[in-house]
Amino acid sequence: MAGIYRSTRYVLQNAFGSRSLPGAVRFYSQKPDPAPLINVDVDSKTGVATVTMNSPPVNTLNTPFLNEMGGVIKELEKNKTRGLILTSSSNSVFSAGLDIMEMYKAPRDQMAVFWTTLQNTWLSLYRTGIPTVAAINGHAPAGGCLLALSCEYRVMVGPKFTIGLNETQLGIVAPPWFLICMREAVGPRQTELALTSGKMFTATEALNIGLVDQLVSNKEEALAEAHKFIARFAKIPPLARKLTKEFTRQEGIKYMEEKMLDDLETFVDVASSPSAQKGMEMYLEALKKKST
Ligand SMILES: CCCCCC/C=C\CC(=O)SCCNC(=O)CCNC(=O)[C@H](O)C(C)(C)COP(=O)(O)OP(=O)(O)OC[C@H]1O[C@@H](n2cnc3c(N)ncnc32)[C@H](O)[C@@H]1OP(=O)(O)O
Repeated sequence: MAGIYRSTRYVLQNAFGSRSLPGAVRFYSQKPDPAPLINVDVDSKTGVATVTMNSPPVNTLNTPFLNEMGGVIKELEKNKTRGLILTSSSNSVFSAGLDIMEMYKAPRDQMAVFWTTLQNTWLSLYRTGIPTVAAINGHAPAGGCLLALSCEYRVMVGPKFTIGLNETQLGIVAPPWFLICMREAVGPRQTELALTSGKMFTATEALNIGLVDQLVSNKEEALAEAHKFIARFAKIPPLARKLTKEFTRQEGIKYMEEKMLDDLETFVDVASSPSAQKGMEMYLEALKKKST
């Protein structure tokens, strides 16, 4: 453990050029990307930003994507954006979750940079004072579900898409902060039932347990409902709103602030273990077989 801790710290310090971790890794390099993986469109009348994930084929969450997402949130906060609607440019996938290629046969230092980027970007989205809505217009397994859960409100296009934290089905374990997000939405009983079986919920099932807040039949409706949700805050003083959100989300925020490095060590240990690597290999093979 201690060895991993030291080497991870070393890699992160090299990568981000600072001595104080983990705060320092929040300052990503902001090199302009020639082909953005995320499109941002701010409505000039309402000041609400539609943030569209556009990383074909399935919006997997890898380091460049997560860095870009972190940068987008920071920029929107700086510009005092009135709302953030997270959606996808795909017709069938919101996000396929973590990019397994960031974990499969990856060196430990690469895994460490990946996971730290995920932790920081997640925290930025989860705690932002900007009202956030996920317009879930496609499947949202695992990390894709986490993204949606990190928003304050979820509108899902039904009936054919699915959502859930399916990690156990892959032989891996969703970390505590994934679980906290799920519990905040559906409560402890449904969280245990859902996560131990790795259940993927249909949109209707998701609505029934409170995993999503509203069902609609297409993306346009999802965006319209997302705008309506954000409009509810027009007359609420932003600071009161922001602090109330922080208090409500205190458990997840505290977990990440206090346990970031422990969480990182656990991830690198577990993900690099032979059994997790074997599980990922089999899963990738199954995905490949399915797509051919
Ligand atoms: C290990 C320690 C603990 C870690 C804790 C980790 C916490 C969270 C874990 C995750 O988020 S793991 C990722 C879980 N994701 C999934 O289970 C989803 C897998 N994907 C799918 O089910 C399907 O792709 C889809 C999202 C339903 C879309 O189906 P569709 O038919 O539209 O597309 P495909 O043909 O299946 O896929 C296209 C292409 O993308 C590749 N791919 C899909 N998902 C991933 C992924 N998560 N990572 C990397 N690559 C992925 C898939 O293999 C295809 O590749 P090609 O064959 O075109 O090369």
